[in-house]
Amino acid sequence: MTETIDGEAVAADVRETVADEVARLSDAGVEPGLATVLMSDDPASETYVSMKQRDCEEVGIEGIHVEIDADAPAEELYETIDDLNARDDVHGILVQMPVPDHVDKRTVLRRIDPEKDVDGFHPENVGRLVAGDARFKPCTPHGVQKLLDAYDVETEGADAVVVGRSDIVGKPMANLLIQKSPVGNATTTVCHSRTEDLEAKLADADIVVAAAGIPEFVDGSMLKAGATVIDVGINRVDADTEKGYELVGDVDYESASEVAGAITPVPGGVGPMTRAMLLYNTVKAAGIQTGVDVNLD
Ligand SMILES: Nc1nc(=O)c2c([nH]1)NC[C@@H]1CN(c3ccc(C(=O)N[C@@H](CCC(=O)O)C(=O)O)cc3)C=[N+]21
Repeated sequence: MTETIDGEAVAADVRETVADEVARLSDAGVEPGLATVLMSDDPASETYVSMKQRDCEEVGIEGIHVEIDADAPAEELYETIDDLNARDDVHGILVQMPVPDHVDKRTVLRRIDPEKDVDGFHPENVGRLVAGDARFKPCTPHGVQKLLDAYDVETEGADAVVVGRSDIVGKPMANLLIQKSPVGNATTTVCHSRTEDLEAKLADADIVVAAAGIPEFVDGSMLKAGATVIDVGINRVDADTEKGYELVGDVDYESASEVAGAITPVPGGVGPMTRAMLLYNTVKAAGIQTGVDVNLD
């Protein structure tokens, strides 16, 4: 029988842990704050940012939201980051991606104080992760690790295939899976658009992390029986629904769930975990910046 990996439930557990640590910080006179910066008219981006703000409220993190016109000069975003870097009540800063084309993404990522970089995208934090000394693990791969751990999926010695090589998911995911640490020690293959024989790689995979950004790219016929399938894709495809779209993963859930041992749904899988790990990183950031001990691994 295929087990459904319940991201909502595991995310709720993470939020509970985070709320406990928020209380500990509060006892020490610290109220953790997360700033979200949105420079986009994209409705999906607006939805995600408002979800993040709601999450903050639930666990007692102060949410600070800044909106910048999508056609404002790039300098406006850079200066907003400088202001947030300087604020004592802001411990985490998230600039919602993607930013408009006239904004230099690399400048944005470098401009955020690395101690406030709760996405873990600043080169200093990327370097630390690769060196095995992570400060902030990027939220999505970290959330995937938590899911694997919560469902007792053995990664040590397992053959893992990560489909996708993005800076925000594929690369850090592969890095975490190969590390000599819990939920690591997997033999990890990273596949991408130039991979010659994806089918052959997937056929041997005990763990598949699908993060290609292509709707229903992986289907059941490609999977090894009993594989653990983690679907990172959140694709909005036009559909005859109330909202005019439906959410589809990078995995064809119907066929995959007939073959997989365990699988994450979309929605309700990796997405809620990404948001929960953002709260986790924010509390961790507040601890680092104030010297107050927080009890997070
Ligand atoms: N600086 C930055 N950091 C990010 O972490 C970041 C970003 N930019 N840009 C966009 C992506 C996307 N992302 C999502 C997180 C959670 C859900 C999520 O919770 N999804 C729900 C459903 C949401 C819905 O109903 O639309 C689910 O899968 O169950 C979705 C998308 C974070 N991102």
